[in-house]
Amino acid sequence: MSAVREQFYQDRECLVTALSDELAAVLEKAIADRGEACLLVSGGSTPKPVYRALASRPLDWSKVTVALVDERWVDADHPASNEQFIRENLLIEGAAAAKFVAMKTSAATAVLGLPECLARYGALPLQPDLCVLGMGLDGHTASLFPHASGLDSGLAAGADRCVAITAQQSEVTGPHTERMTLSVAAILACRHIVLLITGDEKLAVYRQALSGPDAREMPVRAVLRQSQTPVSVYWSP
Ligand SMILES: O=C(O)[C@H](O)[C@@H](O)[C@H](O)[C@H](O)COP(=O)(O)O
Repeated sequence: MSAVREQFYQDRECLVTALSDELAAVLEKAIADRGEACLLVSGGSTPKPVYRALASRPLDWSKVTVALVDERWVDADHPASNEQFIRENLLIEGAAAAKFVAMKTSAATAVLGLPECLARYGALPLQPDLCVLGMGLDGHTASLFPHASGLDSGLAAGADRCVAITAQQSEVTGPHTERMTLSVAAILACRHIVLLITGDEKLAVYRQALSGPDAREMPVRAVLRQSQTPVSVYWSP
């Protein structure tokens, strides 16, 4: 039985409003219930309007910790950096008061950076409140890319929170094949997952992912074909 709830909208504006409303409501309730909230965020480009809308919501952002779902192993001032993307599009306005946990360390490679990254992520709550994921046309999510080196570790039950991945270069990965990513175990440990996709091509990939079992072929399946954690799939044309 799948834990997927589909939230499909007629256009991007409706999707952005609905999703930023839901994210704000979940964070607000977490703060009310537990005095703090933890939001795990993906990079890419699709989430940009959602993050910018969320940043202006009147939350007690000083009680929110924001951490990356994944990172290209580039410096924080590199145009491809997810950290830079989050600092420019989410940690603005009121949300600038949030605590931010980055993945990139000073280590030369993701594998060498893993111990420090695990120490940072080990300080996060056992059950982060929200995890915002995207999906590529190859069926990857986070930086769990099909047939990547390190993917089996990322998919394994009971895996560490963070995994170093080397993806096979493709149109989807671009030149940034060395990554750090949350494992599936870390993603499913969250209280609620949001998968944000747009366009007809990704809708077709999403449906293909729902219809097959092999997560090595389409890692997003590890998130969609499970019943442990609720997943809201937000989509618009
Ligand atoms: O580092 C990254 O690129 C992201 O974390 C990645 O997993 C992203 O979510 C997908 O590639 C979808 O990206 P878009 O939503 O921008 O298409």
